[in-house]
Amino acid sequence: MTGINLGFLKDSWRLARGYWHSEEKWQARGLTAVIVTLNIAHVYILVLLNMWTNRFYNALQNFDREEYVSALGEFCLLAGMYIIVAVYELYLQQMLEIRWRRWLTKRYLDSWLANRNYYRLQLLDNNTDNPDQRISEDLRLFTNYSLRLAMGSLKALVTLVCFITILWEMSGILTVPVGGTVVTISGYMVWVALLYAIIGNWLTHKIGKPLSKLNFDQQRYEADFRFSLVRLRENSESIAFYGGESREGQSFMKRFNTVLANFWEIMKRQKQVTWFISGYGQIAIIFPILVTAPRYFAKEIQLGGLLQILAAFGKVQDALAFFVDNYPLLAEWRSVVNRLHGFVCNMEQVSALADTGATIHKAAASSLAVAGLNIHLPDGKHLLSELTFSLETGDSLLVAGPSGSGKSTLLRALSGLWPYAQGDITIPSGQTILFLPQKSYLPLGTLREVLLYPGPRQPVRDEEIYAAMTLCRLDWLKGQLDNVEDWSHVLSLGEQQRVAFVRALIHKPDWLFMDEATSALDEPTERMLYTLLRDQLKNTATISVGHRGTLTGYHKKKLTLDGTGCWSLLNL
Ligand SMILES: Nc1ncnc2c1ncn2[C@@H]1O[C@H](COP(=O)(O)OP(=O)(O)OP(=O)(O)O)[C@@H](O)[C@H]1O
Repeated sequence: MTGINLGFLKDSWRLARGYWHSEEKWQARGLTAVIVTLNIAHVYILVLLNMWTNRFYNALQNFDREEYVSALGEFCLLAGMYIIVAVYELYLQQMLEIRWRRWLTKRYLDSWLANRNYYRLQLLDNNTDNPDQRISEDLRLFTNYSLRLAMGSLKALVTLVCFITILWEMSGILTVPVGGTVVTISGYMVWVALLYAIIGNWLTHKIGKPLSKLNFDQQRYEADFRFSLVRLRENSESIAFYGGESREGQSFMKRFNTVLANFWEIMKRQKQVTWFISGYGQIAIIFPILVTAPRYFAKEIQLGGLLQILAAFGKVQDALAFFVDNYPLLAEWRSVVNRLHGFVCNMEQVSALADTGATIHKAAASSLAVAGLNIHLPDGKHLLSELTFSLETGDSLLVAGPSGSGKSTLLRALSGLWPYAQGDITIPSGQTILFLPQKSYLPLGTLREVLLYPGPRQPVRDEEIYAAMTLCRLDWLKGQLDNVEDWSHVLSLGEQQRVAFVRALIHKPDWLFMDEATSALDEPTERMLYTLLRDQLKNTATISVGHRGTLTGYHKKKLTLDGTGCWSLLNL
């Protein structure tokens, strides 16, 4: 965990600056300028109110009714201005925050989805835990904390400059006898305030430092706990069949105990910080009175002057204590920046992986050709060496081999998903590929959206969908095209596999990759579906992965892998 050093500030700046240089830069800059102006106006009104304090209390002390009434009028004016500025300062800051967050979220989502980075991210052995949390939670916190801290420190700085000037002018000169001589200190209240704040800030930093790492860990532990709960929901049926409740319960509690243990540490550390901050705040109330009172009793200043000095001391303290007061926020902000920076670096790393893997050429050819394809695992172990074959339109290839021999990984490499591969794959340009996995992905939404996933290139008529459903023996679902359900829980595994075949019939891809796409079906249904593919999709070339011997009968070629890199290709 790095501290707030130059490197860290660079990282934060890198995360933040994009929006102010984006296509929305003029809106962003304009809004920022207005907020900064309101910020300064806010401080200016506080300065006027501070001067008003002097005038008002002197009028009271001098029993000057006319001055008193006039000061009241001035107060109404200042208070009115203060309210308007305070309302719009917050409103516009929130407007900037939400716009900035929208821009960042869109950008992060785009780069997460680009080049299938979301998939490659999980292949990397790294610390990108829960990208979903980075995008939903951390971006929200980042925009909120950054604006609060930036505008807060600007306000603190302007306040400091204004009120130090007032304090300097009002402090007078302190004479201290040292030995035989007398030392005079101008603006002594300023020095007192500075000394007080520097000691306070330094001590708070020392006490609160571990909070940053603790907060960082807390977010991660919370997300891990949440993720384990989501997994139960997603796999509820399997877990229920296994009767795995007690095992799941233990796993939940283990994760939750980590959340608790870390939270205890945060509480303990926060307690120490609060001890200090509260004591520091209380002393700050009485301390300036003690230091200024001698001048009041010596009649060097009036009641109004005394109160003005106290108020100015308070403001200088507030400004200098900005760091102290916002230490927890600063610590959390630092954790958020570190997490987001880690995420961005990992995204860059996986984006670089997008250029690795086998080279896929789109060429004006009629066949899919694989030449010298080598596939290995992230740890370097070879799965497949120098694979070479080609498939013509309407061809069908069965990929067989023992479990773990790399059949699915071959399909990943052919689809450009697997970065640990070398060789050349030529795909006829302008042709489409559809992938049918063993467990179909069924998005949330209507059955129509499920059947057409990931979305047709052209509108599809209902009759066409009905015809495909009939062919795949899903007639009973015809009346439910517009029903919204969690279809992955409603449909059986075999039905989900038939849904995937409906998609294939509707999309009519040029190339169809199937990874044990009929494993949950009985053999007659499997035969029916392969016959359908042959009859309905005459121009589609298929590559199927499967273990069943019956599959051999539906293919023209068979590629067998042995998992050590060797392979053989047979014409059936
Ligand atoms: N993301 C990954 N990281 C590391 N190893 C992986 C990864 N994905 C797959 N493997 C390994 O690659 C090897 C081949 O896996 P693959 O899924 O291609 O086998 P398969 O032949 O399709 O197996 P099965 O018939 O059981 O489905 C396996 O040993 C597997 O553990």
